[in-house]
Formats: sequence, C-alpha cells, structure tokens
Amino acid sequence: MKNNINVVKTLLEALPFIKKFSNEKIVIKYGGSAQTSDALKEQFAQDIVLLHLVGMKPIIVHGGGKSITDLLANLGVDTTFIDGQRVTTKEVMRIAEMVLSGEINKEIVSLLDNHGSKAIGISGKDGGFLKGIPKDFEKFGYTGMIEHVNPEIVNNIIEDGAIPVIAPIAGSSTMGHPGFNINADLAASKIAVALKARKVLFLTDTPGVLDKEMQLITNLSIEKTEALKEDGTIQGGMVPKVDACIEALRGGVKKAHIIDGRVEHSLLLEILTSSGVGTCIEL
Ligand SMILES: Nc1ncnc2c1ncn2[C@@H]1O[C@H](COP(=O)(O)OP(=O)(O)O)[C@@H](O)[C@H]1O
Ligand SMILES: CC(=O)N[C@@H](CCC(=O)OP(=O)(O)O)C(=O)O
Repeated sequence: MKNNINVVKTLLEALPFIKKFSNEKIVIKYGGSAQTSDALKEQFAQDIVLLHLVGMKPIIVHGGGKSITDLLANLGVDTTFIDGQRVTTKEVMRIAEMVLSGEINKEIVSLLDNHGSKAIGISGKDGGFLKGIPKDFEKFGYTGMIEHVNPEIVNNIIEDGAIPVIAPIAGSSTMGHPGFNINADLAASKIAVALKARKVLFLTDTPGVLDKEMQLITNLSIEKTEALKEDGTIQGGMVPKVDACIEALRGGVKKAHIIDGRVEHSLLLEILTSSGVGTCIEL
C-alpha cells in the first residue's frame, strides 16, 4: 500500500511538467553514441511513447555516426572528421544515406511502434523537407548545411497523431545531385527552429558539457559556451552540439539540453522532474 502511494506521489510530481509541455513540440536528437544497447534503445522508446501519450509532440532527429563509421571500416573505406563533422565523398554519401535513412531510421520507427505509438520515418529528402547546400565542397565534399526547411510534411505527420522520426539527409535543388550528409545535431536545431519547438534535447554519451576537470557544467549561457569553445574545453563532436544549441536558442527555442543517453530514462528525468540532468543552455 505504502509503495502504491509513492507511485502516485511520483506521478503527481510530474503533473506540472505535463501541463507545461502538453501540446508543445519537443525535438529530441538521438545520437549514435546513445544507441549502444538494446536495453537503452527500449528505454528510449518507452520514454518517447510516454511523452507522446501525455500530450507532448516529440520529434526525433537521429544520428548514427558510429554505425556509419563501423560499416565504412568493414568495407575498407577511410573516413575523416573536421571539427566533429564527417568529410563526405560520393562513396561515403551512399553508405551514410543507407545507414541513416534505412537501417537506423526504420529501427527507431519499429521500436516506437512496438511500444504503442505510431511513428513515421522520413529523411530530409522526403516531401522536400530539407534542402541543403555544400558546407565547403573542397574540404567536406557532400557534407551539407540546411538551407531550407519545409515544415509541412512533419506538421502533417504530427497532426495525424504520429511521431516523426527524421534521418539527417538533405535533398538538393540541383537535378541528379546525390544530396547532402548533414550533422544530426545541426539538423535538429534547424528543425526545432522551423517547427517552433519549445525545447530541444541532445542525447549523447557524456553527462553533458564537461569542464577542464571533467566535471559536469549544469548551466551555460551562450557567451560562456562560446568561451569554452574558444579555449578548447569543448572539442570534436561536442562542437556541432553546442553550435546547434546556440542556433536553436537564437531561433526562438526556449531551452536546449545536452543529456546522457546512457543513463536510464534520462529523457523523463529531464522533462518530467524538477531535478533535471545534464547541461542546460539558455539565452
Ligand atoms: N567539453 C566536453 N564535454 C563533453 N564532451 C566533450 C567535450 N569536448 C569534446 N567532447 C566529446 O564529444 C563527444 C560527443 O559527441 P559525439 O561523439 O559526436 O556524440 P553523438 O554521437 O551523440 O552526436 C563526447 O563523447 C566527448 O568525447
Ligand atoms: C556531416 C556529418 O558529420 N554527418 C554525420 C551524420 C550522422 C550523425 O550526426 O550522427 P551522430 O549524431 O551519431 O554523431 C555523420 O556522417 O556521422
């Protein structure tokens, strides 16, 4: 009996957060680094389904960098990164699209479906959702930047009561062009701004942004974040992530969070409790 009361208390604690975010769009960037075990994947799906069932509108933008790198290694194709972004040759583009739009996208859709929410997987090429341009063709090849987001297709999926699951591949306005490989963090921020999301969360494989002593920084302003980039505290894959947070905030998203996708139910802890986890970046 006592235990049951505790369950009720826990549910009631979540009530103000459910009220606050009900009907709001929340973009969740699900990084490849957080997709490491079946148990974590199941928990991620449970969290998303719960948020959806209590009236929030989750939009999932997934990565899959580790799977792309693994497949390229198996095929004997070299791959390099500059400031956390992959250099994308034509061959890498084919593999990246196959892994992101195929394997990973459909796995997430199936997970959500198995846990009871309708999910629809798309890449940025579908319905003209994302149009890209080269970042710097000489240096990065088919690695792109998003030039235009057409929110209609994703808004239709949401209105239909489904969860959009988006692979970070953009189309091109040039006929016959293979399209662009987009860093998933930067895709998430563009999408969050275009869809007027309330929050954007990045699930990754660290507790959040760490300082030079490897301690978690729980709150950051844009100025402080820029300073940490400048002095080299923030490097590699964390660079596009904090850039994405800053872009989202400047575009009208209220809060950006970087949280540990390896911690059980970190999404629910962040969204439905007062304690919060990870790093919160605000204007
Ligand atoms: N200051 C920092 N705090 C936390 N992680 C950092 C920092 N600087 C660099 N990183 C690196 O960024 C990585 C996260 O980026 P990435 O591997 O691209 O993740 P994801 O696949 O989730 O996008 C961390 O695992 C860590 O190695
Ligand atoms: C241009 C670029 O870097 N694209 C990324 C897209 C996937 C991604 O961003 O995956 P994570 O979020 O798991 O790192 C890549 O090719 O790895």
